[in-house]
Amino acid sequence: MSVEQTAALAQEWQKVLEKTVGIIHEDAVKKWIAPMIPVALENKELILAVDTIFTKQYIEQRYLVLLGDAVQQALGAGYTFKIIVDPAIADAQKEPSAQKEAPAEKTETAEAEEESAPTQGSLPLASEGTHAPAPDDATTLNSKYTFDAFVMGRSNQFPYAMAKAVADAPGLPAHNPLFIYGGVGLGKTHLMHAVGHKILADHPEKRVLYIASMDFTNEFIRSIREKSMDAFREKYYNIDMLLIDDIQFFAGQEQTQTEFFQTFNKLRDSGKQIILTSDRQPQDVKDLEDRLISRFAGGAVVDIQPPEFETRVAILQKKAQTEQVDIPEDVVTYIASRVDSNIRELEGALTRLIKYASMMRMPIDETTCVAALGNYLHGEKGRRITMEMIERIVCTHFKVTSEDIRSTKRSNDIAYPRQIAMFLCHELTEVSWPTIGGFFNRDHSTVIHAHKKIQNLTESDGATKALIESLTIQIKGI
Ligand SMILES: Nc1ncnc2c1ncn2[C@@H]1O[C@H](COP(=O)(O)OP(=O)(O)OP(=O)(O)O)[C@@H](O)[C@H]1O
Repeated sequence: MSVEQTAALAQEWQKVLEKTVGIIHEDAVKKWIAPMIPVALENKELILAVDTIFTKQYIEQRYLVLLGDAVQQALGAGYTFKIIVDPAIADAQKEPSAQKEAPAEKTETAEAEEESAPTQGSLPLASEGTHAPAPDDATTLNSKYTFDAFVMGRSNQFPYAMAKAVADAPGLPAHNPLFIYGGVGLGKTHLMHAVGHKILADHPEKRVLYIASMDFTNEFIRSIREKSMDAFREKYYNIDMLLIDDIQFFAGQEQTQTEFFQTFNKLRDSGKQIILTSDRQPQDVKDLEDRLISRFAGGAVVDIQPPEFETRVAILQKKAQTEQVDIPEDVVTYIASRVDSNIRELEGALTRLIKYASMMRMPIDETTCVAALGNYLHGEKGRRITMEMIERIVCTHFKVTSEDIRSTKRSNDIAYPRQIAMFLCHELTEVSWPTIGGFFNRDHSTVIHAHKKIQNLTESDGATKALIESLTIQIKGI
């Protein structure tokens, strides 16, 4: 790729990153999204490289829809992205400062750790936020994740009650550890932070530490490398409550598991509360030592289910209240009935609607909702816009027939609707130029020409721009 192409690609990627604001939490963007390296933009597909399969899976599991949304907002309808694993590219393009952090010389232990878990060997180093907390230091907790902000419903009633019980009486053997498991984006992290906040509110002198399991692993590896295991152990053995997130990522990390086993025993034996989260129950976590499984299952194990409709509505209302925005009931219902399995995405949909309405100066109603969330919701539901749908809406608008549009007629009253339909097919579907051409009985160069013409018109002619917007809303709302 030429220098100019690389710069252009970087610019496109920057646009996408800017669009993530308000859609994906900024910490997650910093840690997971921004470090990806854009390597190509081909056929409306942005290719992003990461260094490990683990990173790819993590991002795809959590941010597939939200990042897809940002890509479309930044680059246009129909754009998608794909993550590839290419350590060479990812390493070569890392910032010099990041490279300095990489181990100059690995100890045998660290090497063994990395070999035993190749997918996690080169994780980003533990973030600065994971330092040992001072007694009054709550910086490792997200200030928004409190019990007050948590909406309780049938799906999360039991984990909520258990979390409250732990917050009221930490360290009781019956709920130590508290193990919360469930699908992506259902509030596991939120609940564990809520316990931490409550403990700190009641006992400001307590040391509460939240850490993601992969950060624990990285910190452990770094301590071996820097021969600072004593400091590492002193930090973990002297806390009052350990909140450790996503422990499924300990899978296969033999030495980390051994170290964590010791930490776990030390804390639990001295009555210090431990809360763990995972995407599955202890016995289903792959490549986890039996002794850890039995320790993890030795307290209270609770699962958190996807929220039912009423809870989704209540979460949206609460979020709207926090943002101080009035959202009509039918709009809340519209979103809640379409995003049903992931609260992170539910919140993302609402944020996007609010941003869109404010940017376009439109009221927050169902029409705006369809325009703002059309693709997003279709993506969630797997519904696809087809060329037939587009043709039907365009024909209805111009009062022409499908036969007219596909015919050889070249008069403007037919050619213009045809060009509009071709433009929309390219913008709103994944279909290639030749296939669009075939649908309208034209070759691909005619479609490219039509697309360019309408594109230019949307920039110079307000009526065409308005028409495209209105047809897009109708098509997405089908
Ligand atoms: N019951 C709830 N009430 C209000 N907000 C919630 C609730 N459940 C989840 N959320 C919000 O949804 C988002 C995702 O929640 P969280 O990060 O806790 O999920 P998770 O289960 O830990 O996901 P992951 O598996 O990806 O780590 C957060 O912004 C959180 O505040």
